[in-house]
Amino acid sequence: MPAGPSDDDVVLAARELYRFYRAGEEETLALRGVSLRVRRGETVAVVGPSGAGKSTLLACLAGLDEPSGGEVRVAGVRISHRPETERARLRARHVGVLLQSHNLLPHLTVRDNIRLAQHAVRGRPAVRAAALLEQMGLGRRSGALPRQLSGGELARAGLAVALANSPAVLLADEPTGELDGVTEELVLRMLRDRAADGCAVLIVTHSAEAVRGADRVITLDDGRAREGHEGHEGTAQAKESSHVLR
Ligand SMILES: Nc1ncnc2c1ncn2[C@@H]1O[C@H](COP(=O)(O)OP(=O)(O)OP(=O)(O)O)[C@@H](O)[C@H]1O
Repeated sequence: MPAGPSDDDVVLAARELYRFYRAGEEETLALRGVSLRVRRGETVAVVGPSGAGKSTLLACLAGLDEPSGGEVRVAGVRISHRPETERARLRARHVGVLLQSHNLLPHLTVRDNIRLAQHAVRGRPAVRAAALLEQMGLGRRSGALPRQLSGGELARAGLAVALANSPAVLLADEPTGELDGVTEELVLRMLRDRAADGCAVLIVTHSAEAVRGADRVITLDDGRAREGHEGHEGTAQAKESSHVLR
């Protein structure tokens, strides 16, 4: 692929990702050659029907799962096809991950969950836990355990943890999943602010609001990706995944 002038800005790149699952007799090809690139400051929404491979893609991008084929690079470094401990180290340094399970350790307070996420990042000024919690509207809940939080508070605490290491790449699975309108707007504003600061943001979402706010939309269907989204850029402009690279 020719090197464009802005290729230096690509901080998340996936090339020809395949993910094959075998469960007993059953075999599933959850990803069938997905390629994508996300630049600094860009927000990409990934949409698609249930079972399309969205969570699998996110896990592979985050280095939480290994693709069966293809490669993932984060901040210029290959994160795929490495031992789990190395992937965890690279993730702690470069990637913020927000999962539907909210990535909070149950026995630690919200404040300590943030400090733990920051622990892996030495030699880089960390956002102050108190400031992050204040931004999330959680200033008064910093000493609470996850089980003492409401659903909306949990979602915001999870996002605070994902952002704690000032990541170059933020990956979020349904960050506004079950939130009320006000909390959804707060979370989307936080994501916009991070992108404005230069973070590359990729979210799996069903939220029309989140899709509207994205710079680009990628639709996954049966393990294949195409650029665009019905009702957003229109299927007429949809392109198969190898062209999603851009
Ligand atoms: N651990 C696993 N073992 C076997 N098959 C799996 C596993 N995880 C996912 N799959 C299968 O891979 C396919 C993609 O699943 P995935 O969870 O990535 O889809 P999704 O788009 O995130 O769906 P949803 O929107 O319902 O969460 C599905 O057919 C699913 O059944």
